[in-house]
Order: sequence, then C-alpha cells, then structure tokens
Amino acid sequence: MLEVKGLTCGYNKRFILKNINFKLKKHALLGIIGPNGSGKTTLLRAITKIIKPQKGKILFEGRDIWQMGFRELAQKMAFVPQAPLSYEVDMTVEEFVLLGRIPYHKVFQFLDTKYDKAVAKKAMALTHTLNIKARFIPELSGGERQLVYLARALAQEPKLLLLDEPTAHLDIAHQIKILDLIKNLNNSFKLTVIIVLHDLNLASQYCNELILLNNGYLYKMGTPQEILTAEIIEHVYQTKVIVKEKFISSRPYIFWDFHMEDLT
Ligand SMILES: Nc1ncnc2c1ncn2[C@@H]1O[C@H](COP(=O)(O)OP(=O)(O)OP(=O)(O)O)[C@@H](O)[C@H]1O
Repeated sequence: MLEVKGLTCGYNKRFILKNINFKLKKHALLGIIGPNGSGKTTLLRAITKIIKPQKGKILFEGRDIWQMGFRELAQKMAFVPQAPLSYEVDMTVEEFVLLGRIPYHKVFQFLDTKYDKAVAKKAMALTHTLNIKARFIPELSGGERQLVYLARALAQEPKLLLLDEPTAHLDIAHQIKILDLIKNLNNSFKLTVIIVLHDLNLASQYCNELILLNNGYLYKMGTPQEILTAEIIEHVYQTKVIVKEKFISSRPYIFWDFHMEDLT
C-alpha cells in the first residue's frame, strides 16, 4: 500500500531523515518509535505531503503522492497531529468533525449531505465525542481535543490513518480506549494504521510491526519481539532496561527504573 523509497527530507535544507526505505502492506498496524528528535513526526509529515522529499519518493498504492491532489490524498489518508492546539478553531465539535467530509464534496457543494452527517455521527460515536458535539473546540481539554481530531480523521473514511502520539494528553482509561479503538479499526475495518508512540510498552502491546528511528536513520524494522530487545533499546535510547516476555501475548515488556526484587 505504501512505499517509502530513499526518503531524505527535513527543514530549510537541513536533512532530518536520511535515506529511509520501507514498505507497508495493507491492514498493517505500524508503530514508529525512537528517541526525542529522531524524526518520527517528520516522517509522518513527509508521508502526508506536508513536507517535500529532498531525495526519494513516497508511493501510495503505487503512485507518487506528489502526483496526487490534496483532495484525492485526503480521501486516502488522514492525519491526527500531535497535541493539537486549535484555540483559533471557533466552531463546534460537530462542525469540526464534518470538515473531514470536505474532500468528498462536489465543487460548489456547501451543505453536508445526509451521508456526511451519518459518517460524522459514527466517527463521534466511535471516539466517545457525541456527548460533546455541541461544545466549542477552544473550550475543550487537551484530551477531548485529541479525540475530536481523531473523529475528524475517521470522518475522512481514509484507507490509511496516521497518528502522532494520539495518547499524549489522555488519562490511562482514554489511552486504552483509543488504542483499543485503533486496534479494532485495524482488525475489523481493515484500516491501515501508522502510529507514533513514545511508550514502548504500548507500542509493543498494540503494534504488529515497528520502525525504530535513530538520529534520522531507520535503525531497524520488524516485529515488537525483534525490535524491543534490551540490547537495541540500550543502544538507541542509552538507557538500561530489562525486557521480559508477557505471559499470554508473548509480547516484550520493558522495565526501567527497576530493582531486581521487583522482577522476581
Ligand atoms: N518545523 C520545523 N522547522 C525546523 N526544524 C524542525 C521542525 N520540526 C522539527 N524540526 C527538527 O527536526 C528534528 C526531528 O524532529 P521531529 O519532530 O521529527 O522528531 P520526533 O522524533 O517526532 O521528536 P519527539 O519525540 O520529541 O516528538 C528535530 O531536531 C527538530 O528540532
């Protein structure tokens, strides 16, 4: 579905990502991890056509994304940015979620169709934001705003959903709800997902594949078992950890700040 070929890009002629190559199959749930400043957000920005490759290409279903219009791209992929601020967005939650339908509007179509409204309602129901649909965006908490951005992305009915730290402002219950929802969308609705996560244990638990970025390079791509080894984490994050295998899922679980007696 997605192919990143020799991608080198950055800001103001400064290279941040260097020669990134990977392929992503349909229905994948890919996590992007790596230390602060390693280029995770920059990679999402390149895939969503916010920044242009200085070298290389990004192909979506075999086509260079820079050959596609924004409208067409917005019907194929949706992006939930990191910690959306949006104090300036003076509209209700429902109006904001309906913006996700604009890529489907015909020229000179100013009103939302019944279908648009039904899709927006479903997106709000899935993200538990229906009860706040009449509230104004600037009045929302950081966590509520993050859920509303996700609802807008789902209203785009994308094939590929990209999320930058979607759990950053959420309490533990909402973190699990959102990640369970994303997993469910991936499993049941066959949505392909790329998600930037800082929490290595959440990445281990929820993602089927991981890309580990280090200093702008793709350090390694593989399953959580292949990537989340003590040796790799210590090398890339420069932090001592212990990795155990979880009993039922056999996914790796990482301990830091540990005492040996905690682990026995
Ligand atoms: N708009 C920008 N203009 C110039 N430099 C930027 C911009 N955005 C990011 N950078 C720089 O690019 C590098 C990579 O940043 P990026 O946000 O992609 O990293 P990240 O891995 O997502 O980091 P974090 O985990 O801290 O969110 C950093 O050195 C950052 O300072």
